[in-house]
Amino acid sequence: MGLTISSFFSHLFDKKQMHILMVGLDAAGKTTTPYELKLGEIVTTIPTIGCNVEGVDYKNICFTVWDAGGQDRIRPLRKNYFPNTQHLIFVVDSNNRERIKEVAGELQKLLLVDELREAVLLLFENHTTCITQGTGLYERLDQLSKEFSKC
Ligand SMILES: Nc1nc2c(ncn2[C@@H]2O[C@H](COP(=O)(O)OP(=O)(O)OP(=O)(O)O)[C@@H](O)[C@H]2O)c(=O)[nH]1
Ligand SMILES: [Mg+2]
Repeated sequence: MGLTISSFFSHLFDKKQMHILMVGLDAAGKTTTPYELKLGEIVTTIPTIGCNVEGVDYKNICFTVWDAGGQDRIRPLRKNYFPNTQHLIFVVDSNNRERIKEVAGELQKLLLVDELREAVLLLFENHTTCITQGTGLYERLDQLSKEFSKC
């Protein structure tokens, strides 16, 4: 009984782990997001070559964010991260209407990936929930933690 109670409390207070793959076109604001969450400030980013990994703690969840480069020539590399991806964030620069068709095409490709058929997909509309003004970020994490609790 003692063990059961202690494991109940450790389950309650333990940090939960959540792995997220962040994808989208280049310059959508993917890399800016985890840095802003971690440091509370905007850092100057350079285009991601390959994939960055960042840990972000929020409430009782430890988010590990895999931030895949969105440039044309790098985009295909993201498939290496598809196996075991249960949470996917697709970041869109919704201010950039010229690329909206390209966005739709990329999203459609991802929806057809068999390895991702069970994954939860969240669409982050960036540059309206403007990262550079710090608005909308915590709402995003709350949304994610709600998704987490459903799994
Ligand atoms: N105005 C505005 N600019 C933003 C926002 N988010 C990112 N940016 C800017 O957009 C540019 C690109 O941001 P990144 O986060 O590097 O874009 P990315 O999606 O990681 O791009 P890749 O690494 O090439 O895939 C940077 O100059 C950011 O400062 C936002 O919410 N509002
Ligand atoms: Mg980047």
